[in-house]
Amino acid sequence: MVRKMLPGSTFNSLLFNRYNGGNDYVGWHSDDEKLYGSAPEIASVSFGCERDFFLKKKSCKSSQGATAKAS
Ligand SMILES: O=C(O)CCC(=O)C(=O)O
Repeated sequence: MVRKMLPGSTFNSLLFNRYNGGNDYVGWHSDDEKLYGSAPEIASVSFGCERDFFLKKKSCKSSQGATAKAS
């Protein structure tokens, strides 16, 4: 479905987020659930309020770390 919506892409997932106001955000997290596969390529589309999208590299040893934060 994602490739149909975004022809030529290699994304295997498409996330939609809606930010209703300034207090809505997605905290640091890793999109590492099994459903995304072993090499996830995730497209994200946000609606509502404008948000910055931050990424940080995940340490190899850390089980935490994260990939995205909207603030
Ligand atoms: O698009 C965003 O603002 C954050 C998306 C995200 O990291 C997620 O939904 O997992």
